[in-house]
Amino acid sequence: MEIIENNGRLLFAVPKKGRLYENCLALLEKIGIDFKRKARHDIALVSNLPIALLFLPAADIAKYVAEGDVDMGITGQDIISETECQDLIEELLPLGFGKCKLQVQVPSKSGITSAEELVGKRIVTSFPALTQKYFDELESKTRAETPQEQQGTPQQQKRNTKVKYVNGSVEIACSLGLADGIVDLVESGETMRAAGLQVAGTVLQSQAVLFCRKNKRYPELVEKLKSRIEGVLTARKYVLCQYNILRNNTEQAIKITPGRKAPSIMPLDKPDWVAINAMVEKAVLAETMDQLTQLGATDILVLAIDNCRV
Ligand SMILES: Nc1ncnc2c1ncn2[C@@H]1O[C@H](COP(=O)(O)OP(=O)(O)OP(=O)(O)O)[C@@H](O)[C@H]1O
Ligand SMILES: O=P(O)(O)OC[C@H]1O[C@H](OP(=O)(O)OP(=O)(O)O)[C@H](O)[C@@H]1O
Repeated sequence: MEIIENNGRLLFAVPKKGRLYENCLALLEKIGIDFKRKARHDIALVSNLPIALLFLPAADIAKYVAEGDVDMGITGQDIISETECQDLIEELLPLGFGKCKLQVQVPSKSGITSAEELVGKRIVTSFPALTQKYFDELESKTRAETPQEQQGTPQQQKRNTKVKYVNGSVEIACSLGLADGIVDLVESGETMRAAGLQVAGTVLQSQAVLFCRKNKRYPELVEKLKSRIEGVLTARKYVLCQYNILRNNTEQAIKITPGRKAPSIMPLDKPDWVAINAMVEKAVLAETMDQLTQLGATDILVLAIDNCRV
């Protein structure tokens, strides 16, 4: 086996496949990380920074970082919670992709509408720790709400929801008769509906995050990567809006396009007019342009931001 010399390099783990993979590769390219990954190699040395990239299963990345084997990584918040390692890691940035919910699902024909009805029953999941915790809490809650005289003996009170782990294809567990409900990730809901399931409760919401171990080995490099990624995320969220407006309307125009810090205002070669440049959130761009037009702005241009540093 070839041993790769990683000494003095920050170890940065990203998912080797699956839902987060493409987005992670796009992000690495945008932040200017140069590497060549040889076919079937799960480690790649970065040529322009002292970093080694590790391509690992998304589900293992939180554990590697928490245990100090790897310096930083990208994975889902769901995996960090499932690994129960929040005390050992530092979440640096939510990344805006890999958004999904971990939800309790039951057969649509079961007549069950809430997770409480599954307490004491059989649940199949790839998230056993979170599922067990969720049902333990439900069990304590339902017990606390039951009048003392109806609670029965301590033995009767313990209903012990049975949580079973499977690695994938969780959604078929109910139709195979292995489970009364499942706990699985839902984004569009297509997988759930195709399996004849419906939502009965939400365990958590998740998205991909950049995170590092608490005792950082290379704090400056971690900060550099965080700042580069932050710039890329900001560039994706904003556009640059440029327009001309009568000088007398500047104050109102600034209210419409305040920018991130402040807009830049430049004189035009027409004394009554100024040009204004401001970053505008894509989500409110159409509304902002309507308001500028109403105020009498002209030559409103919208420019994409390829990258930036905030
Ligand atoms: N449908 C989805 N939409 C958005 N994000 C998701 C979705 N499914 C999973 N994720 C996120 O991606 C992470 C990795 O899930 P994924 O299913 O890609 O795992 P994998 O087992 O490594 O890949 P594969 O399914 O190819 O075996 C999840 O923990 C979650 O944070
Ligand atoms: O709500 P949806 O948009 O349908 O997405 C949800 C599905 O996506 C994930 O699985 P994935 O397709 O990644 O494959 P897996 O089951 O092999 O993990 C997850 O485990 C769900 O099954």
